[in-house]
Amino acid sequence: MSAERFTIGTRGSALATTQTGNVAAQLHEISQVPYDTVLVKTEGDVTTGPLSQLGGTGVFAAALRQALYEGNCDLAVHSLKDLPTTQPEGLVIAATPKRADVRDALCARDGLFLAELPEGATVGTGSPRRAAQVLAFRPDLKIVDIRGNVGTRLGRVKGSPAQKDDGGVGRTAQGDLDAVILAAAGLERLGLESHITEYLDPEIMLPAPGQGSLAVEVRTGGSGHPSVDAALETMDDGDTRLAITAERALLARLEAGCAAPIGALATVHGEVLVLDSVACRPDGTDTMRRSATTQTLTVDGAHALGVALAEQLLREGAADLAGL
Ligand SMILES: NCc1[nH]cc(CCC(=O)O)c1CC(=O)O
Repeated sequence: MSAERFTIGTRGSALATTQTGNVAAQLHEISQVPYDTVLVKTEGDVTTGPLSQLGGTGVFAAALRQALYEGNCDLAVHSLKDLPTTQPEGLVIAATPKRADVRDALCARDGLFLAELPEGATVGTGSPRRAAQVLAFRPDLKIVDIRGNVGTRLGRVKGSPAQKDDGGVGRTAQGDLDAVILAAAGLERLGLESHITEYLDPEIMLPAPGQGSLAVEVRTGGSGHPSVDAALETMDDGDTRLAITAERALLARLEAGCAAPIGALATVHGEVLVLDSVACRPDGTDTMRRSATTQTLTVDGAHALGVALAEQLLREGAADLAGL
């Protein structure tokens, strides 16, 4: 059995390969089992339309899950916020490693903060959630729909040094925007945090459900490698699991996906799980912020918290407001 190896699937983007590489290295460190990385192309990587029109959620995750089903890999690492809330039959999230920074980050020209951007400045984001919350805080700003990987999006900022190491892929001109908004976690994982000019306070910008968290998925029954399964248990972080369970239960009960103008953030404070949420009118002219807490610090308790807060939002008109 000295030839035992595990295989781990990844999308091809820099963020995906970095995240997968980190998880694989940790699993190897704990289990001592060597591994091979399997590159999987996904629809989300080859389609170029605006992200919010790509036909629902899960375009990034589907091909990776298919590879897992078919046995082309034993594990898959997902950004949890890109993962649909319905768990497919036959697959389980075996570990949610300790969550990174949950916040959104402003990457602006000339070191500017959100409040300092000149009137009418352009802010690039493909996320209705980010767009609505930016407009709620600064109705004068102009949102520009952008997509692409993290490096490409950073390169859209005027004078951004990221243009130099962009490799020229699809970009020749100078940056054309005053700022873009990206997840702090992704920037930090790629070593690009020097581009951040402001970590946006969740009071102004609630992150996407699951933002900053990874999910390591396996087939029901495990990875096929007992010592890797044991390593996954070691890697799983209880507080992260509670938080993402509450956030995703809220999103699921709202029947919304990652393209909806919905933000949610759960945090464990001592004996209490706090869930903050926001539903926005996409143009930012109205937002509904609601919070709830539970002292039942179990996965079922976290799930019930998310469902209850979603039902409160729905009773108060969140579906109409957010266009769900
Ligand atoms: N939708 C793309 C995506 N999926 C996960 C991250 C960042 C890392 C994370 O939130 O875990 C990003 C980029 C971004 O939103 O800036």
